[in-house]
Amino acid sequence: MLTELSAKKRAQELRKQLSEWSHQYYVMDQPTVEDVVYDKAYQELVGLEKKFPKIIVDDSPTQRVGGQVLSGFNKLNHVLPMLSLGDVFSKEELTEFDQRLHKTINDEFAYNCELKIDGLAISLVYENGLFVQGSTRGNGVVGEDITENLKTIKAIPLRLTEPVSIEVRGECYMPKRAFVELNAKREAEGKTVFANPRNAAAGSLRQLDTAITARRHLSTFIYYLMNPEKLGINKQSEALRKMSEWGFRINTESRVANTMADVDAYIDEYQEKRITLPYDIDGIVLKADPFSVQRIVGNTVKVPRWAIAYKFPPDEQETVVRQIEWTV
Ligand SMILES: CC(C)(CNC(=O)c1ccc(Oc2ccccc2)cc1)c1ccc2c(N)nc(N)nc2n1
Repeated sequence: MLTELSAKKRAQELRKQLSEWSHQYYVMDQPTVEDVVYDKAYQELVGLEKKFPKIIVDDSPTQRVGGQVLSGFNKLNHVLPMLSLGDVFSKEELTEFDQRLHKTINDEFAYNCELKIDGLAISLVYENGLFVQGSTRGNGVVGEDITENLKTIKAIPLRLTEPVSIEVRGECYMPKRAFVELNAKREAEGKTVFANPRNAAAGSLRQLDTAITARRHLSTFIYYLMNPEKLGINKQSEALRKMSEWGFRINTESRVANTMADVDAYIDEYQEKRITLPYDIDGIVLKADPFSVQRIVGNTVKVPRWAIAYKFPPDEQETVVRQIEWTV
């Protein structure tokens, strides 16, 4: 006999199992179960919540697609501005950036090297471990509240592994394969096609119908933790590791470089690997790893002085085509 209490208990078990499978599949890229197994458990949960609506909780995976069509997006003020990055286009300019930092900072410090994903900057707010708000960068100070659309992205955890209250930022992007398949579908339907994965991701996040966003296979890489030192975290490389432990999808290609020679090697490695990555990158980002150095060097109104983007030459089109050739 199914009572509300036994339904509540069974729903909790199902949510825990579905969340673990979802984390493996969408955050760790390591599927552990067949889709049909996941779908069966998911449908059982949908059935229980339909029969006993009072057992529904905000972080149930069934709550990701609200299915509502929004009338628009509210504006919101970022607690701290979402900065951009200064960019350079040669290793000589990169050396100048490094030398400028060493004019202010006397002792040695490491850099954290990260890929620069070609997507949209987003900000995610969590209260006691629960996802409560998500927004676009906008002009860096005022963004748009796109919480309902971001909830549909399986790589964004609805509940963290610890009940922390934090704000994180990262890139929302559309993988190359999803981009090619979306354009093929749109072409077949006589619709306009997107010029590149970044535009496709932007168009998908601007959808007022969250069910459409849910079908666009968007993903994220998180790269920024607000006020890390208040959490006892002292380096960018540590912040990335901690955010991964909390359940965020962090790009695994980032690396600490102790010398500019190591930075050069990282750049050469990813200029090569670029066409084989399942997502578009438009360069790499160099960040002073210790937050103490970041704090001393500070930021301008628009960009940090302790980070720089090294941009690759744009060879987008052939990248997508060559990459597809590679996968066929
Ligand atoms: C470094 C930062 C600009 C994020 N940082 C911030 O947005 C930021 C925001 C307020 C900060 O502190 C302030 C406090 C008060 C006033 C102003 C700034 C510091 C950093 C950035 C931007 C884009 C990135 C990208 N595409 N890929 C990777 N891999 N990393 C990236 N990192």
